[in-house]
Amino acid sequence: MLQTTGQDRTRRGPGPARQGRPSVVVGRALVLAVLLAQLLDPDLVARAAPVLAMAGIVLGVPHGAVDHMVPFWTGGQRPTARALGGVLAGYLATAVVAAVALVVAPTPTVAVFLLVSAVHFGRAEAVVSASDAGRPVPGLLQDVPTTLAHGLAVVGLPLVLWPAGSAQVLGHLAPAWGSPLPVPARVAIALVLAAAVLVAGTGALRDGRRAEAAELAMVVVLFAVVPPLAAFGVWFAGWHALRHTARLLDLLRGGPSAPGTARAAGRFARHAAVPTLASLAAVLVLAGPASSPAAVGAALAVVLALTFPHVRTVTALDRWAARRG
Ligand SMILES: CC1=C(/C=C/C(C)=C/C=C/C(C)=C/C=O)C(C)(C)CCC1
Ligand SMILES: [Fe+2]
Repeated sequence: MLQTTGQDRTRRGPGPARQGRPSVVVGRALVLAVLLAQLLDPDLVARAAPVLAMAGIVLGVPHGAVDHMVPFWTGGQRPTARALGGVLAGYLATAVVAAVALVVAPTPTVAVFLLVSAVHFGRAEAVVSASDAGRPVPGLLQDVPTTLAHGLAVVGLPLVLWPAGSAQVLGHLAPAWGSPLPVPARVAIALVLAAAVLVAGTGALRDGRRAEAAELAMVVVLFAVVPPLAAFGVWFAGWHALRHTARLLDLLRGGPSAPGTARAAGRFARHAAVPTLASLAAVLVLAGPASSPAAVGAALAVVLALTFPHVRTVTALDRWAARRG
């Protein structure tokens, strides 16, 4: 019952546009809504930022909560207790190494976390856009401008344009990150981001991928004008997590136009339930029920530990999808 090896969206040719996909529509609508709120009542958005960040983290966690099943869904191997135990042990070991690294060497660990996150977020956009449009899934070194543009917009813009607010949160992970980045580093990030946005945006427009160019513009504007915790909360749950979940549901039901969404969602929820609860319990223990920048920092420590095995899983999924594409 668990060994679906469904065909990924990579398999179909230029098929139904992604425009109507709920995961895409909801993400765009949420980003536009928070941009509108920022325009109408910036104080409200600023006050709501820690709550939005906590809500975003809580709602975004389940997108990685079936990571332990992904190797079986792509590999066709039956998830026997032994095989599942092996995958889980590898996953947890990676998370524990990351958590220990955070305690032992917080400054470089946060730097690596930010870099890995930028690549993960950017790659997710490059991969999902390509497969939604029926293009082959790009390899790790392909469509680099799109990866850089999206990844640096999400992770870099807060550091560049919102240095104090970002430092306030990241300082809870590593004291050295509690001071804003030095100006030369901020300028360097801004220049790379600007070049990547220019190349990725004009490339998309030249190829007639207007929606992708517009989405990039939306993400850049979101992280440029909305306080980082609010922007990140909305984007993480409403954009990144939703799109990844939609991709996994396609995988489970054997393609984007295959029937059985409800059944696939049920299976997803069944497999995600225990890991989600365990992660959220860890967030609650570390962060407490409050929604302050300190609580967000504590919740981020859990996210950091889980990010490394999550990224390993998604990288393997991308490689599998690229081979099939
Ligand atoms: C830079 C920066 C942030 C970065 C958060 C990151 C990088 C989260 C990564 C999560 C991942 C990779 C989840 C898995 O899918 C904050 C704290 C939001 C706001 C302050 C500045
Ligand atoms: Fe992710």
